[in-house]
Amino acid sequence: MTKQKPKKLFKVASEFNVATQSIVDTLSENGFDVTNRPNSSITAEMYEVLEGVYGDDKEKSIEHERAREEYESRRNQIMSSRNESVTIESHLEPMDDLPLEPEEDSGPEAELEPVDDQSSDKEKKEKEEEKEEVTEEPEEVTEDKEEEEVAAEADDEEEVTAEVEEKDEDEEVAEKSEEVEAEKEKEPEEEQETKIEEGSEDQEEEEEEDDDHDHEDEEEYEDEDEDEEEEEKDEEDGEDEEEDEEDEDVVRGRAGRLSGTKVLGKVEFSRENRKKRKKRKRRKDRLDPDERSSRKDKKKKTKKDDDSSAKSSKKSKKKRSRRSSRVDEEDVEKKMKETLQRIKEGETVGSKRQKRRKQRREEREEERAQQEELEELEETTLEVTEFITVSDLADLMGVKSNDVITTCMSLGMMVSINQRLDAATIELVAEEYGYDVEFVDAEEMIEDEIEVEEDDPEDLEPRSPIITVMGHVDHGKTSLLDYIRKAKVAAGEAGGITQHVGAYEVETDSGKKITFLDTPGHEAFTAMRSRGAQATDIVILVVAADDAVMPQTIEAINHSKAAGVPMVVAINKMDKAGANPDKIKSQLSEHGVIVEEYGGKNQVAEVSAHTGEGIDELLEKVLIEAELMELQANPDRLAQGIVLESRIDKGKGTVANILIQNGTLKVGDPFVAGPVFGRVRAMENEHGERLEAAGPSTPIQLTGFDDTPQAGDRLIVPKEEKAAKEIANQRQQIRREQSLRQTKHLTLDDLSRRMALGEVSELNIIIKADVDGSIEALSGALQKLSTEEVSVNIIHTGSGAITESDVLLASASDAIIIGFQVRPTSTARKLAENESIDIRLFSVIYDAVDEVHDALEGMLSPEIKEEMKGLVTVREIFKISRVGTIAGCYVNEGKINRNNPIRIIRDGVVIYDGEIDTLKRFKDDVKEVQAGYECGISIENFNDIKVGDEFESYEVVEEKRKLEDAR
Ligand SMILES: Nc1nc2c(ncn2[C@@H]2O[C@H](COP(=O)(O)OP(=O)(O)OP(=O)(O)O)[C@@H](O)[C@H]2O)c(=O)[nH]1
Repeated sequence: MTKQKPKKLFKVASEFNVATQSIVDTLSENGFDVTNRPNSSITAEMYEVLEGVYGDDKEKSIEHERAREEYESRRNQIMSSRNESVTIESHLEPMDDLPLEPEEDSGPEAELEPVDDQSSDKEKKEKEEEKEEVTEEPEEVTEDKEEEEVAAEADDEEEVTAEVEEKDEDEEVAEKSEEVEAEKEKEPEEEQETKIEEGSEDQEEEEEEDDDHDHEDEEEYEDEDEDEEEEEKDEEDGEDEEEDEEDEDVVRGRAGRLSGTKVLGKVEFSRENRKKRKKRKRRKDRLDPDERSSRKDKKKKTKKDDDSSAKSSKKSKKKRSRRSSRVDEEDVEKKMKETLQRIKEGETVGSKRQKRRKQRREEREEERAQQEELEELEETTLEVTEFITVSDLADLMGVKSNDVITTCMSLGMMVSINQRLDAATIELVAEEYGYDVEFVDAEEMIEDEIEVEEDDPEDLEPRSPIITVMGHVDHGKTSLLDYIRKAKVAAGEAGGITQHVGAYEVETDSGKKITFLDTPGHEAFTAMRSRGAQATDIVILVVAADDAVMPQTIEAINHSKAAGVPMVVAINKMDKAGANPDKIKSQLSEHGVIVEEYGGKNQVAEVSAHTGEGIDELLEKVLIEAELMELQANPDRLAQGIVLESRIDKGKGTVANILIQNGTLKVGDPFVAGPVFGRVRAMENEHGERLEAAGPSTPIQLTGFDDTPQAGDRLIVPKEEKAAKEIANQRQQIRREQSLRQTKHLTLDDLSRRMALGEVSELNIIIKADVDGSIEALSGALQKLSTEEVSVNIIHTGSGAITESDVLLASASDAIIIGFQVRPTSTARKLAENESIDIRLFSVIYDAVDEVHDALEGMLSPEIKEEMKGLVTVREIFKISRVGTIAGCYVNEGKINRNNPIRIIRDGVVIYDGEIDTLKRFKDDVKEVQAGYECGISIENFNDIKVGDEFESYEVVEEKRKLEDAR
């Protein structure tokens, strides 16, 4: 230390992780006078003193730093490895080529043995096999030898057996004593644990299976004839076991494993697996708590000792759990054949008996191994939703929240009890406790709770199609709906339509019914879809014959394509002089809507909403399309529907317009609509008539809600009212949880994370650009980026500003919006903020391509972000000679700073990107101007400013992408 050069105060402070003032104080207490300046010198003597005082802190700080670094690197590792490891499917892949891990086959004793990294797999296997044979199945070696001997000298079977048995007994004793020696050499603690384990294991065997193999086999050596009896006994025991299982199964059924939202179990098990799961639980129940915890400890120990071996053992566990059903069937068949053979031959000879014994033992072993594997697998796998809180995670692992907090701290993270953890952290913490994690989707879990029975095809009846009318502004959507309503409803129904129920039914001349949703336009259609609901079966695309395919026509096409809903084209205004349906048809084909006469599959009708010409034909075509779709429903089941609209009525309480999609809703039925519980008080149709029951495709006005549901919420009638209430509660909880998750939709930043979670396999992109040329270039380049995991899917393109409709489509299709040289309108920007839609704006095509490419590869870091700082509108122009053009502006949003770069936007399209030359308030040059004030701006090297232009002031910030960003 004394040889050291003087150090700077600030460096020493950071080294010891204390404030500079503390250093100064400590030094002055020890007779050194140092001023509190960062560059003050700290001599070697002073340093020595400090080391005496803060040495411990320094070590702690280094340790902490090391822990933090380790944590970071492990997190990164997890993130990079998760692409392959997360999906449930990947766990279930058959892996027959993998050797079985000896750890799996060995008894609990073997688990105690920490896996030796150094020793080869073979050695490990041998060691563990040896151990198992001696401690659990003492005559296992004997059996193998017997088999060899017997095969070699099949003629003298009885003699050979006697000899072998004698020999084996000797061997057994020898091996046992060897084992005892080995045990003695072990750590006393471990030895003790082993004994406890052995004891409890034996006890368990005896209790549960009476004369089970270990015990039984010893007797077999004494008197072979007892075999027969034992076999009978075994069979009886087997029966008892089955009975036990059945009894316990009933109890478990009541236990309701998925109650509450915290335990998020949702792995699909086949029936076969379910049975095994029950069996496994039974075993688990049998273990006393101490043993269970000691097992857990052991697992933890093994896991920590050798991570990679744990991983491969996990794989083989999975392999075996899959294989087990096959093995069962094969074994049963094999055994049956052999039993028949035995009966035929009336066998008494020792070799056969031995074989039989061996098989029986093997069978038990196999079963036991399966049970243990499944038990372990279940015990060590947590099924969680992402972003669960620290306390929830602790509950799931059966540890104290404080322990989890401490673990997080040791990993270099400070967390609070209610903090929500991201996927990587959950995995890390769980790993510390010896658990694997499977992420499940909260919504999926809820769907699982509602048992929606599959309809028997025999019960299905045709239902009427549900139609939405879409098209460009003024092409005649409303007129068409009005005409249909008047002509087809008013005429048929006394009183016509008296109230708005969100939809209405019409009857065609052929006597068939069609249900029209009475809000035309793709906004309503997509808004509904963005809430996860799809009410429409077929879209009628209205295009005015005297006009052309317009931007909203294209949007409507893209929206229905994105939803996978077929379109029937109505070429409207055929009564008009300039009607040119052929032009429309050919323009439509350019956008992928190819009418039948052009060899496509879209039906087309030429109509006039004024004269009614062609409307019957249109409705018939809709019905043909519906027939092709084979729309069916089962009226004899509990109802399912969708909320079209809801409102609060002073007299009636909450009133909602519902479209029944399947089953029949009856007065008095309990139901759940989204997170709202209710009971059908009254139902009315569009004619104001009271209904006692409403079948498929019927629109109704419904009262009887506890609260107000949202449009797009699904209405379901469960079997029991209690279930409806529970589901409503759970959904409320889930909604709350989801509202806490800030990212509702996909963003480029969290793409790789969501890919890993299996949530994304398609990256939907909407492209808006200044000109068609850029759209083509950009969409071509982006489409080429598709990878094995994620295909890039361009769902909509268009020129001009990013509109609300684009944001709605993005929301409905979980898409991101890429804007090239365009900007969102202010309403679109706000909607995007509310809906958490990722809008990325670019000025260079390659930047856009690079960013999407990096996102797909999970390498989005560091991130260079543009932050919009202010928006101003040009109100007046002043041309001043020699100075140039000065724009008289009004700051609409944020503030405008002279030093920030600026973009000029005209009609939603960026026309110039540059710097501010002067920024003035009245005559004074100012640095910045706040929203709500006027100012004068001139732009460097740009004079073509026009009234109505917008200036966008922005700042480029570089952000290091953190895992926490994944939110
Ligand atoms: N001649 C003629 N005019 C029509 C026909 N259909 C609609 N129109 C006229 O076209 C104009 C626009 O019709 P709307 O039904 O309001 O069009 P829309 O598509 O619903 O328009 P938005 O609700 O604004 O999106 C109205 O003046 C209608 O009278 C038609 O078949 N023939």
